[in-house]
Amino acid sequence: MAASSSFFAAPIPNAYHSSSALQRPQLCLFSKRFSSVTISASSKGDEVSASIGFLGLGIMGTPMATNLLKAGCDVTVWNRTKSKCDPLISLGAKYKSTPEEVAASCDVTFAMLADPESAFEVAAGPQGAAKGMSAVKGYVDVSTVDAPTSKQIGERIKETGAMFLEAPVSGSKKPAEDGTLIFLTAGDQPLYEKVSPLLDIMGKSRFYLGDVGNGAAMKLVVNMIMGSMMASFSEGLLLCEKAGLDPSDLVKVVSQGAISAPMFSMKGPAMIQSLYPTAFPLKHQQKDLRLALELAESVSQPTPIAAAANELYKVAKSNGLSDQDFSAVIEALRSKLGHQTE
Ligand SMILES: NC(=O)C1=CN([C@@H]2O[C@H](COP(=O)(O)OP(=O)(O)OC[C@H]3O[C@@H](n4cnc5c(N)ncnc54)[C@H](OP(=O)(O)O)[C@@H]3O)[C@@H](O)[C@H]2O)C=CC1
Ligand SMILES: O=CCCC(=O)O
Repeated sequence: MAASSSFFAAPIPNAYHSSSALQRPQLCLFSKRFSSVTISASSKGDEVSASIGFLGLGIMGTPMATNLLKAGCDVTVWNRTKSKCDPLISLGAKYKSTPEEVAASCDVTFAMLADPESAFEVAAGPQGAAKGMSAVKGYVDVSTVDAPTSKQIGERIKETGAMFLEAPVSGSKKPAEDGTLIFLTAGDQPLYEKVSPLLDIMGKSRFYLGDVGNGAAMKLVVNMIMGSMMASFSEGLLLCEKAGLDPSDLVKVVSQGAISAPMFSMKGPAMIQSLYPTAFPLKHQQKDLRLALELAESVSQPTPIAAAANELYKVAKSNGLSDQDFSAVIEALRSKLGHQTE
């Protein structure tokens, strides 16, 4: 093999890898050994371009697939609501009408679905990707799901002889657009090695965490912390107002101290104006808190703060805020819950 063989068999010296724009692959190239359905020879000898499937074109899937296309990858897309495929098709993506057909026509298929139910259905349902998988193919689920669901998806994929990687992401709409996501991967290490150049197109760093379930669990822990932080920040903004302080000053003060977080600086000014342009839908944050609490229950870890935050997001959902950004959780304190506790 030429240069690509080291890519295929590259060892993983550390669990953590980061990439800069300069280090990123300029072309979407894979080893021939990865694919039995290789498409076109490239100018780099033995390397050939691989075909990549992308299932789920929501807030995250659309920019991620777009970045693969812009990097020169051969991308085939599917989404339940077909119209969301149109912008990708206009950029050069191919389209198939079922996940099964996408998986059958691609070397590696990514999935970015809403929740455990949709991730399982798209992977293993009647027209799911598993039906189109076979040995030498790979399936990479980048959705945020619980570890048991990820393991079930992995089992269905691996029954076909294909490889499976879970790779949920930290980072929201803007990092997805900028190609600066953080991948939390686990599962088949050879597949991790093969898709690393693709992860580096879509992200700025990647962690390989071992067995399937570890990536899902890490993602839920991160989002559990995030959901609690946002709930606490919301209380702080409203307490400022009630105490006669300017909440804009709170945003500035927090930004300069030990509890500074990009999330507070980016979302605080809009929250003060009651504006919640959706980057991370509130319904998904509540889903992640629910799944994190299930994880905590399964290992008997007390998580009272996350449990309280979860209740707040549930109130926000019942107030019709599911599709707003998760920062709209502040409205649960402004309205219903606030009145209940007065
Ligand atoms: N937004 C964010 O900041 C981040 C989100 N995530 C996670 O990534 C995943 C996707 O998030 P995001 O893109 O924001 O979510 P969206 O709600 O924007 O997109 C959800 C996607 O799932 C599809 N879908 C939902 N239900 C079904 C179903 N029953 N069958 C088939 N497809 C279905 C939707 O299809 P359709 O278009 O037809 O509705 C859409 O493609 C979630 O797991 C989320 O928790 C992770 C990191 C950041
Ligand atoms: O799952 C969503 C994560 C959002 C973020 O990391 O900013």
